[in-house]
Amino acid sequence: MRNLILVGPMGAGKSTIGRLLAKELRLPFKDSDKEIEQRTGADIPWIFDVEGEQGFREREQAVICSLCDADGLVLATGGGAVMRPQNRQALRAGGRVVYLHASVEQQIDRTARDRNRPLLRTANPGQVLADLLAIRDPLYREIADVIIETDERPPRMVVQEILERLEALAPR
Ligand SMILES: Nc1ncnc2c1ncn2[C@@H]1O[C@H](COP(=O)(O)OP(=O)(O)OP(=O)(O)O)[C@@H](O)[C@H]1O
Ligand SMILES: O=C(O)C1=C[C@@H](O)[C@@H](O)[C@H](O)C1
Ligand SMILES: [Mg+2]
Repeated sequence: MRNLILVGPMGAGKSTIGRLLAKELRLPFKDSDKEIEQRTGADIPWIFDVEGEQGFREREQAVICSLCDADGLVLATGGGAVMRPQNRQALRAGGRVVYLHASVEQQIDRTARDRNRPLLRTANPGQVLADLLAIRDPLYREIADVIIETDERPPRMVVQEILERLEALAPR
């Protein structure tokens, strides 16, 4: 195994589960959104406001490609990291890819209290989440080694299922 990479939509729990998984496996944890913020010296809403989504995606691609080059990381990605084919290629080559799935209803619940997601600063965030999932679900599936349902499951249970499913995989 190279890295263990979590993909999925906003509110699927990539950052939460990734941190727990890294602790369990005693591996370093990286979150591509946090890495973008650190390298930029600004938070994600600021990057969207000043540089636009395109500017953010450029930064995201640089970070995804460099983190996927590492070894032995647990990596939580941003929800839109699968949009660029170059990123999908880097993620696929970077290790085992786990798609954390969440229904739109659960995504709405889990993102409602947080103002840190610029794409959800709209009158109808539920519609945005539904539209994004329709576009991105096939892309998450395209690169996933395993798909894990997170609806109505506490983070600890999700972590256990990831570990079991990864153990059962044949080597690539
Ligand atoms: N399995 C779960 N059950 C209940 N709540 C969860 C679960 N996973 C995550 N959460 C909660 O949902 C919220 C969003 O989780 P998190 O930030 O980990 O999502 P994310 O996939 O990293 O989203 P983003 O793509 O925006 O970075 C957090 O408040 C977290 O505590
Ligand atoms: O789904 C998305 O496009 C995003 C998800 C977040 O993780 C951040 O990467 C950013 O808010 C954009
Ligand atoms: Mg996250």
